[in-house]
Amino acid sequence: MTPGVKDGQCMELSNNNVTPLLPRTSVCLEFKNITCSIKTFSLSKFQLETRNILNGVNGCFKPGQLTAIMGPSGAGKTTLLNILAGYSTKGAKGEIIVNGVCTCASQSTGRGGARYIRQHDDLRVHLTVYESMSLAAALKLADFKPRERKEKVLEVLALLGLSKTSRTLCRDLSGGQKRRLAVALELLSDPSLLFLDEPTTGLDSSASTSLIALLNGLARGGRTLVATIHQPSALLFDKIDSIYCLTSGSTLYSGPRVHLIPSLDSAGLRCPPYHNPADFLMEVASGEYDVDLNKAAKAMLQYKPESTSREWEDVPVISTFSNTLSIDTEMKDKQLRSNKKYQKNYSNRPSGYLKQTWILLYRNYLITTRNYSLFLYRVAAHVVIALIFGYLYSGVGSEASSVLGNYVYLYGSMLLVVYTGKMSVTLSFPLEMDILKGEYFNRWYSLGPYIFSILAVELPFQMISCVSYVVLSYWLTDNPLESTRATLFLATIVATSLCAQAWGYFIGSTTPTKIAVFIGPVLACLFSIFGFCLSLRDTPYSFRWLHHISYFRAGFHVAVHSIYGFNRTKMHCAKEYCHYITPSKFLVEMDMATIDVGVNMAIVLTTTVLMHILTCTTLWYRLNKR
Ligand SMILES: Nc1ncnc2c1ncn2[C@@H]1O[C@H](COP(=O)(O)OP(=O)(O)OP(=O)(O)O)[C@@H](O)[C@H]1O
Repeated sequence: MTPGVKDGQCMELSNNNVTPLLPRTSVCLEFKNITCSIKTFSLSKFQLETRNILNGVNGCFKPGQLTAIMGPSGAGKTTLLNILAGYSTKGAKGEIIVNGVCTCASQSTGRGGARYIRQHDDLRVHLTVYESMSLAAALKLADFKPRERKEKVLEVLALLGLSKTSRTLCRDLSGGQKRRLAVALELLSDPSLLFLDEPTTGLDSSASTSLIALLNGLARGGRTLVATIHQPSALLFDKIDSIYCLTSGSTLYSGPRVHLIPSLDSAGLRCPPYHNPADFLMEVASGEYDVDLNKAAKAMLQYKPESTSREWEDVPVISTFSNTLSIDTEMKDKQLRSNKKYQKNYSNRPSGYLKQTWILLYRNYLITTRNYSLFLYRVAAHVVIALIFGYLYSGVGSEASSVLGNYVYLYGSMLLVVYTGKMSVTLSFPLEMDILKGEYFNRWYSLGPYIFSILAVELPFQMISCVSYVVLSYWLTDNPLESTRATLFLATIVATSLCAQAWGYFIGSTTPTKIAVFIGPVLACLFSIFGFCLSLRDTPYSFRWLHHISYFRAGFHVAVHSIYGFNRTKMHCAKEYCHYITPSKFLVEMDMATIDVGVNMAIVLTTTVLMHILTCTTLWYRLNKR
């Protein structure tokens, strides 16, 4: 019985009963009856509809081969690739057998140590090629000594023809170089199974051909390479060993490239002379010929080649640049693999939590120093607003006739730090999510060290911004300079801002940018009305819970209390009558006289911790249950 299959049903396999893949350099991936259906809501019919994307496809990808998944747009290529890699398995059913070990298609784990290179280049654009490689190597190859890691990085860069660009920032690389770097980053851990989603999209024909030639050379080293490819040129098509062609979620052709034309022939589909076979296949799959594609697929399945030799191995070597590149890559790769140091890779393991944290912190430090203008703009924005507020509300903090003006300054300050804290991460985190998904799936690091390294950079940024705003505006508005009041006010502003930032992370990690853009401000606005213009006694009972849990209200009340509470003596009155000459009177009228500073600070801090825990949990779920 196939392991993992019980009574004909594929069962979930836990990590414990999955046999380790042996040998590591050879992975045979077989899939049976893969289906994928997605439920979508139809507005016109006002009901849930099930849409079948894959209709029970079968196939086998062998080691030593580069297989291209082809088919017209919308045929289901990316969906199949995602399911096979275990990258995204929503709605998937069927069996995936890796070296004889069966797993359910719905299981979202990297199959057979598979690495997945997505269509968009998930590179850290502010790092150089060498930095990206050496940091990835430090994360992935814990067993290597620094000198060995450096050698490995240089060797892989040379293998992929990137040595000359090692000092170039990733953002300055050409499209082809970016794709090659994405492959190089994953090659560091020498995966036996590599999936690539449309690696040639956006590249010109020469760059596409040299990339595919390179992948072909890597496959020859014993790896199983699977890539979705849209419409390959004849030269590029020549570099592919196997073709897997989909049409409307069903298999049209699966087999060696060299058998494609005779197979099509056997189904009555004759490729015109001098016509690119890839173009012909795409024309057939797109339904441009008046044939029943189901019948054609069945006829092609029954095609038996005259020779049973593995013809893909006998492709004649024509002296073209891409062929030379393919052979060159294959030779270099063989040399690399026969190298003793390289073989140590087979025992490679990712670095430990502490080391991961340290490396990720260093990576963030590098990125921040390259992108320091962002930090400067952020601090500058706070300083400019402090100057404007300081000018508009000049001297209101010490004057009894301007208590309401100062009240508005305090509210405005709170609003500013809440918005800047929240929106800066709400909008940037969805972009970060994309890279995180790729790196996490390819097992570069664990979630804990990643979150810690992000917060360790982002928290001080927001704190510095808040402090620069408070110090300047507080002084300009002439609020009391007693150390207890000033410190409590500063601490409250910083804590509330960090709480808003925690909310920002939660919203950014759970919602797409388009929704996050308005959810963030709407929530900030909702929480801000409680306690400022709406006192608890005026709040309807059904909304009072919002008053109590509002971190904005809690922070704001402590901020006001720090200025007017703690038995502040009578204030100076420049007019004949000042209603709020006694600060405690103001607190009574604002319904803030009896607030507990400790409890309110605890609300702010607890909300911060809770939101970070929620963010981590949501992220973990999103990254592991794809
Ligand atoms: N989450 C989803 N919800 C609804 N429909 C989906 C979803 N994912 C994919 N589809 C649909 O499934 C079909 C196959 O999508 P897929 O991205 O796999 O196609 P493809 O062959 O890779 O296309 P292309 O070459 O244009 O990238 C498409 O019609 C797409 O609209």
